[in-house]
Amino acid sequence: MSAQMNHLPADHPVVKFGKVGVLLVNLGTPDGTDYKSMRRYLREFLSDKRVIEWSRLFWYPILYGIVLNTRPGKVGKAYESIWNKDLDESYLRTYTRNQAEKMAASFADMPNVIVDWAMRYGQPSIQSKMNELQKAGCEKILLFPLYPQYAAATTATVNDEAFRALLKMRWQPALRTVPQYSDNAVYIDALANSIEAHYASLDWEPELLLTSFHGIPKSYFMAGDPYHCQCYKTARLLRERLGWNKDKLMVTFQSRFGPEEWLQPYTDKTVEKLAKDGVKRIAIINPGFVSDCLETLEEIAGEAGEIFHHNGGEKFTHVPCLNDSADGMRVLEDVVRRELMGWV
Ligand SMILES: C=CC1=C(C)c2cc3[nH]c(cc4nc(cc5[nH]c(cc1n2)c(C)c5CCC(=O)O)C(CCC(=O)O)=C4C)c(C)c3C=C
Ligand SMILES: [Fe+2]
Ligand SMILES: [Fe+2]
Repeated sequence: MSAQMNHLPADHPVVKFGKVGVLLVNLGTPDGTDYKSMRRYLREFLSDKRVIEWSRLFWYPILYGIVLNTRPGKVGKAYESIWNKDLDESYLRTYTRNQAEKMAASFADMPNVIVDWAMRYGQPSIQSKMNELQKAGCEKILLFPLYPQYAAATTATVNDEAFRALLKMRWQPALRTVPQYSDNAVYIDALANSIEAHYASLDWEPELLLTSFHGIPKSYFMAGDPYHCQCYKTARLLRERLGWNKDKLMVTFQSRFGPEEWLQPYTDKTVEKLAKDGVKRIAIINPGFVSDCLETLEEIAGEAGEIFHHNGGEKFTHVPCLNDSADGMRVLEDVVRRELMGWV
């Protein structure tokens, strides 16, 4: 319809409106495994005040003087061992994109809903996707930080970045953030199914399952971060859903970084001790990771397995993350459909 027929001024800007955006956001990923890409990624990540809370005066000399000179090479090699060579990208990127595409297909009957994905660090950035969604006519955006358990270092920094994008917009969309879903029944069920299916595929039975969550410094927990409690809640509900005794499932925390004390018990130390104590067969699952990534594929499936075997363990297996499996998608879609209520 022309502007004149609408009694609008002839120079009225063309605007798109009436859409609802859903933006899935995971942690991030380097563009490549080379030194420069790794350094760029780690610099952005480790400059985030939500991740490293130390005073910048203390941290930046360490970050720029030591960490960004030594870590890119070391971590680049680790990434190389788990790189998705077919697509020349990390699996975290592959899975996150697949999740967005599958979710978009599940909303095919709602043409007003646009589903997209972004990364907190690296590309595609949250800012670029928020701008795209707004330009595509999204007056409302549901922001989904892909972390079942809330931590300031993960969930809050995604939210911060999205609200920073709004700062620069004249016509701001309404922004809704997805809360933690550590006790969501569909999520617990999907984890339990994945364990049962994985165990059924083995010709041996694990004596013990470690549910290994990414750690945070203990000081963040003492300052009020609810992450620890939500990890334990997920693990308890999972154990109850499986109908297991307390001695069959144990919570541990992995991926320590820096000299501070982190949440305990540590995954690597626990695996070592179990093997030394004579436990022969274990499994590890990473319920806090929506998608497999460096921390699950290299650190757990790879390194933790080596530690176990090296110290006398015999059988070790890693239960994959839910990724873009049918059960994994059911979880993400259940959360999104609930959080979209009143908007669609
Ligand atoms: C799932 C929850 C996560 C929490 C909580 C978390 C806290 C946290 N992480 C670091 C430091 C690093 N994490 C790194 C990788 C990484 N972390 C998560 C998730 C959580 N982190 C994921 C999914 C990944 C993998 C990303 C990928 O590209 O595959 C890294 C980079 C690797 C390395 O250099 O070792 C660092 C560093 C801190 C300090 C922290 C809490 C304060
Ligand atoms: Fe991390
Ligand atoms: Fe707690």
